[in-house]
Amino acid sequence: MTEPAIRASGLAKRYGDVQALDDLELTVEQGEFFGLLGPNGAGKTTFINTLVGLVHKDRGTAEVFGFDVEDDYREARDRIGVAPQEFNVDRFFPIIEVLEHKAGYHGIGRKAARERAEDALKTVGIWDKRDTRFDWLSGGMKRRFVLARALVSDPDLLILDEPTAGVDVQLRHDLWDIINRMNDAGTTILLTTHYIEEAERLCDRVAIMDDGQKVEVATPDDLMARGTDTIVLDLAEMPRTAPRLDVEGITDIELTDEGLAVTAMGGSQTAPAIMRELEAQGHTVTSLDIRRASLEEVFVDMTRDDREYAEVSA
Ligand SMILES: Nc1ncnc2c1ncn2[C@@H]1O[C@H](COP(=O)(O)OP(=O)(O)OP(=O)(O)O)[C@@H](O)[C@H]1O
Repeated sequence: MTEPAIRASGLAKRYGDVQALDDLELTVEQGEFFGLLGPNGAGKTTFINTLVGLVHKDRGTAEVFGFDVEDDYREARDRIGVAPQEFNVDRFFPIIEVLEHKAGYHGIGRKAARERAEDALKTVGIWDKRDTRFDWLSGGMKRRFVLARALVSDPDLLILDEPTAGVDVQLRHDLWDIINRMNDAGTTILLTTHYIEEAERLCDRVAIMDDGQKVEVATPDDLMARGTDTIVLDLAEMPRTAPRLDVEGITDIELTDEGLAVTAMGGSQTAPAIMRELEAQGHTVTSLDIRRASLEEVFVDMTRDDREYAEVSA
């Protein structure tokens, strides 16, 4: 049986009053492109830092390809490439040397390390900057470099903590391309992002985290299917008031400037029944448009912040 790329069980970490990880259970299979979503402070970075040995858990277990991240630190750590949210790069050496050192740290010999460093810089498109220091790179190039550093050890698990925060559209697409190619070649990807659309587009499955716990794990499509869709219908003659429709799953019916707007769970399944019911009532439907709930809407619903309310009422 193949070990999962990541297995966390009962994982807990507390900082003073804050339970950053609260008995987290999470499994990421080998080869997956896995998204980790959650509002600020949900515990995503703490989880990542636990996997790479920067944070010591209080309780529970975390394994990477079957290696315990603390007991088998070396084996686990050598399999992970991480592009962290905060840049923590050696600023005194040309970037190609920084990459060579990094490869060396993971036990790769001098000659191979040089080749890896060259390949990584070419992959992310900053080969011509190889002799430059990190501080002298532009913001976008810094992002590219941090990805190169994550790639240089040829990791089986690539962890990306908000890799596209604040980058322009062109770079975002370049980064997606590179990451997708890595994933196609078999690398497992763990991605955190606040761009929900990015997760929807790239990830096989996403976990939604809140308050140090996993709220849900599913494919983006499955999650979106749980949201309410809006079906906008144009009728040959608009009635003065919204008709009553006896169809299961409908949560609201409204007359709007655009037409009759019906909100319903699973819009594409409900739409035919809505049309039949309207026709049975003597209406003629001239057009129909289904607007699916976005992953973003579902995400906001699942992580709606009731903590503010608790603080106010306390
Ligand atoms: N070193 C630390 N000392 C004290 N508290 C910490 C520390 N690191 C994280 N925390 C707290 O733990 C909680 C989880 O933080 P974490 O950075 O893991 O969240 P996150 O999901 O990555 O958030 P973001 O989306 O903002 O990056 C937060 O309340 C944070 O303030």
